[in-house]
Amino acid sequence: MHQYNSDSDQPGKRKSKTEVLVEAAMIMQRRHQWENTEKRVGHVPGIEVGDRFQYRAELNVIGLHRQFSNGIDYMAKGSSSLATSIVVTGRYDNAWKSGTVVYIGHGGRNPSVRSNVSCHDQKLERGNLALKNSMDAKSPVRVILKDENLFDGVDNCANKSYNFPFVYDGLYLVDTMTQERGKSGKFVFKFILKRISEQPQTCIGIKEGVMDNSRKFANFTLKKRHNSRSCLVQKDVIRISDISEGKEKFPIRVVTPMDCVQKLPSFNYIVNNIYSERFTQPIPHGCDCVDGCVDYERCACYVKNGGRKPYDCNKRLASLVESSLIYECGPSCKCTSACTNRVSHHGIQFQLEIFMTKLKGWGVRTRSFIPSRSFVCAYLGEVHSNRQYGSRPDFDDYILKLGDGKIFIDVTRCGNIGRFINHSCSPNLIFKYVTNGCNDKILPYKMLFALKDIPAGRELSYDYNSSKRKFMKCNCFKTTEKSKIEKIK
Ligand SMILES: C[S@@+](CC[C@H](N)C(=O)[O-])C[C@H]1O[C@@H](n2cnc3c(N)ncnc32)[C@H](O)[C@@H]1O
Repeated sequence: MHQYNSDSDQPGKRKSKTEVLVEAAMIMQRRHQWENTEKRVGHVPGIEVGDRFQYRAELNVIGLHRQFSNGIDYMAKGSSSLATSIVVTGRYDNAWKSGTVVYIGHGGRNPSVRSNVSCHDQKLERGNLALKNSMDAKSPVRVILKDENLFDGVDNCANKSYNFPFVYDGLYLVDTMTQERGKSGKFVFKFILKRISEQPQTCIGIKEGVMDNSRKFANFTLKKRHNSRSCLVQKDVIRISDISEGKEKFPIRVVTPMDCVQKLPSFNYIVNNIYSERFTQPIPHGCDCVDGCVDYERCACYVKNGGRKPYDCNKRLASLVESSLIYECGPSCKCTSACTNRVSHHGIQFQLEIFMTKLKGWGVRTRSFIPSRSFVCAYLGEVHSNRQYGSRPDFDDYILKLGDGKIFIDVTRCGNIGRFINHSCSPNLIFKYVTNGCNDKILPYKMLFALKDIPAGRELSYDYNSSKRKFMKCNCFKTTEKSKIEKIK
């Protein structure tokens, strides 16, 4: 920021750092050195998601958040208003976790008392009203996080001397607003904001990030000293635009850092298991429903599910714990594709990508938010009864047991995205066996579902424990008892 001229200092009165910075910013404004002077909704030109800043006043100078101390910035829109940005600090019960911000509205505090304690109810006016309007209008809000190590799930990539605590975390949508009693007993407005998917991850949100966020602003004489360099990672480069070659609903790209020369192992991308032997399968017997299986007590597939609906109306698992075997409606059923009991046999439903991890070889991460209990992908390969079938010496890691353990899925030669998903001692995916409109308990499909909400950019993982046979040194950084994986003999 601009060199501060101390001519105007009152003798004897020492200014706080914030006062000096605000004054410097005001001098820059008088000299027409502010950037992006017109308030706007959405991204601000010249500023990228992941850019970090040293001082709050800088946000004002560059037009990212045009308030020196208020957390909510907003602008007029017709006769109404819209929020443009918020700065989320760890104060006032604010919180950030996995792309979700909990933000306590402004007001209610006695400005003459420098404390967090509210002394009257917050009002639905100014910034609070603007945030509500943004929620109603589904208008995006810029979120700047203050990385104070207060947020749950923050990748603490910065060391203690980290000097650039403000991170532009991109655009969020206001999801809900509630009025609740704050700690002081007075009413506050609580806003929940969700990060819009398809945005680059910042090093706050992802351990193996994708952004190079070193930026310079021409008018800044106060240079960003990048002693934080360790947390910045190279921009990833797209190596393959779609490994499924159009077979999946969304292209699955392969990305690596610029200097990575590793090539993806060659294999055939499949969207259905390949049965290399003749397996005796029961004659398919689907349901006769013509009403979309609405009357589920009469639906033969629901009856097989013990009269329970395995999926809710959003086609997400009704329960993560119940039913390890799910009978879905399929080709032998009379219902249509709109039936809520047809979920996991249509390929991936979220944008996924293959990337090079630091210590586990290739891995899979999601490019969009995946709600808990959603279907993520199948684990497909060649199905056979002889586990010596594979040709690679390390094939154990690429062969999973199916059903009762007498049949195996080998993904060494043919497979889908499931073959690249790594183990974690704290996984975000869970396996379920799913049939496809038949009685077949022997040859179900292995399907992966989200065990929790998974933010965009997060690596996908499941627990290999029950499906592995050898000993593998685990690099998932969890120091639980399971930190080394015992494989089944
Ligand atoms: C099914 S593959 C997963 C994809 C694999 N990373 C690749 O590059 O093809 C299983 C192999 O990934 C590696 N792997 C998976 N999870 C791991 C973990 N938590 N720690 C270390 N290595 C892991 C091991 O080499 C294992 O043999």
